[in-house]
Amino acid sequence: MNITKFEDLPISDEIKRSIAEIGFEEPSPIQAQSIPVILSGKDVIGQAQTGTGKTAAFSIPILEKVDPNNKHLQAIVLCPTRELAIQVSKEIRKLGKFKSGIKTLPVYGGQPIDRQIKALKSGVQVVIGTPGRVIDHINRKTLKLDDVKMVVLDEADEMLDMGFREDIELILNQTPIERQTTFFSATMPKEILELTKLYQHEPEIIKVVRKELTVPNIKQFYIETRRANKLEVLCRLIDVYNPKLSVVFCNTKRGSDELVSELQARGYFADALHGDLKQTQRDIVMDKFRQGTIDILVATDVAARGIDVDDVDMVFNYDLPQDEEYYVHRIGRTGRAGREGVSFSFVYGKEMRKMRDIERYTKCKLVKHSIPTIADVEEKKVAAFFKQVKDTVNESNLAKQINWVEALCEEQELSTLEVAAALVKLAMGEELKEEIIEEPSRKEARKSKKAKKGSTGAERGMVRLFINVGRKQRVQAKDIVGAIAGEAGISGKLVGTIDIYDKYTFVEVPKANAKKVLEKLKNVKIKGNKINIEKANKKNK
Ligand SMILES: Nc1ncnc2c1ncn2[C@@H]1O[C@H](COP(=O)(O)OP(=O)(O)OP(=O)(O)O)[C@@H](O)[C@H]1O
Ligand SMILES: [Mg+2]
Repeated sequence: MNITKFEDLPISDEIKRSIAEIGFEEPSPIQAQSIPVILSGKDVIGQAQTGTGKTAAFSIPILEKVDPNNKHLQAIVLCPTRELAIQVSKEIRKLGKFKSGIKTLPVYGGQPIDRQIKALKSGVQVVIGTPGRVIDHINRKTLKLDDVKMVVLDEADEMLDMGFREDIELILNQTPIERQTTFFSATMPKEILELTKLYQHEPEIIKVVRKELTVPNIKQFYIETRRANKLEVLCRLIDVYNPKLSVVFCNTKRGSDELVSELQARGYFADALHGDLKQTQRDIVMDKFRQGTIDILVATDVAARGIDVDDVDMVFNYDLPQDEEYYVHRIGRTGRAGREGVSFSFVYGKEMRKMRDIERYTKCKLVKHSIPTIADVEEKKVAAFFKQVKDTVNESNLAKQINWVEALCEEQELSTLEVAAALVKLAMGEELKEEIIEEPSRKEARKSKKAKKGSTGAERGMVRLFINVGRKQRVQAKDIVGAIAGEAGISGKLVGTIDIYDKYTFVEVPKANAKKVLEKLKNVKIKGNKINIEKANKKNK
């Protein structure tokens, strides 16, 4: 049977009432398919595209299964980021509005633990948290897991990835063995699916993705532009398309801070979200973005997964993401719940290859988009300004101003057209910059590669090692280089950091002793913790 109505789902009247109040008309496919299965008690792996309602798909069964008369913790939802924990917790509260006696609480790092402990003591049945803080509470015995019957891993593939795995294992191992475990994400790489067997009992795989991993209502474009021109290109796109809200993804925290400064200097309402900000600051930025006080959110991948903000109609990959999965999640911040969205990815030279990998992974083609010309931008700006002029003419009394203009024309022997043109110039500011953006040609790219011959790592006889330092460690580049030099007796030259949750970094070492170095590096510990190092390959490069 193909369920298309909430009425047909085995859910309580209280939930139906809240769904009606929220305004969901019919269940999304992932909801229609997974709610009955989860309610039946089975473990589930749910994969559905971004923005298709996975949150309610696991939240409704949680609310139905929690016993309001038992004041102990009964369900845990684990999320990779604090913002997501807050958001999921809000959604569960909304859905549970008419279910009396069920208390939920988000617990995440960066928020005073005392406040959380106090709230937990009052009897919370559903906790939505980031793994680190959940473990913290388990260790303090402020979270007791004896009555836990459901554990949900939202963004499961991310949670089971190296950086989070130990934490997740620790939590799962402490919950009752007969618990029900459900995993949700828009992406489920094969390696992860194998891992799920360790934590689930005969899971039912519910996969509602179509051929493509991304939703069809996101128009995906790429723009070839060299690094130096990215800022100008971004501004032009924003000026021409005028998105209501947009998210711009950068690969580094520093990069996002720098971009925010540049955008603010140009008069845009932009702010940054990344892992180096204090939690209060992160909360302020998210609130401002949700309210539209800022309309451009410049973020690292901390905002890539799960975040649901209405009216995000554009996503920019200012830097192309390192992982193909992240591309799917990043662009998925737009085009949610059936809305339209557009994404632009900036690529240049060698990155074209990475883009092709993304296309292969998502089974989607990115369409080339040209850089808007100054004329395009001017046309938009002039049209917007003239609309304001027209509205003013129609809506206000201009008698006094007409007299002034008449007098001016007479005294100075000017035509009204000349006066009007001068006023337009004054009002719109100086003419727009004449900076010329050249599109990089392939020939040019080849030429520059030739000129640089001998300067790439490979040509200097170096190889790159990929280091996964684990999410929890606040590791700086110098710690890694120090530890490597100490252990392996080589001078590791750090070639760059990519800070997806501070997890990944690369180090370049001489090819001749790469094998030996890799062997030795198995013993390396940073701040007492083991790290994972391997030769960079296509996936992690
Ligand atoms: N049945 C429904 N009808 C209409 N809108 C819905 C329905 N279910 C959920 N939504 C809305 O769709 C939006 C996206 O939902 P949600 O955040 O759960 O997506 P998701 O599948 O978890 O996406 P992601 O992979 O990005 O985490 C939310 O704003 C949510 O309120
Ligand atoms: Mg989600």
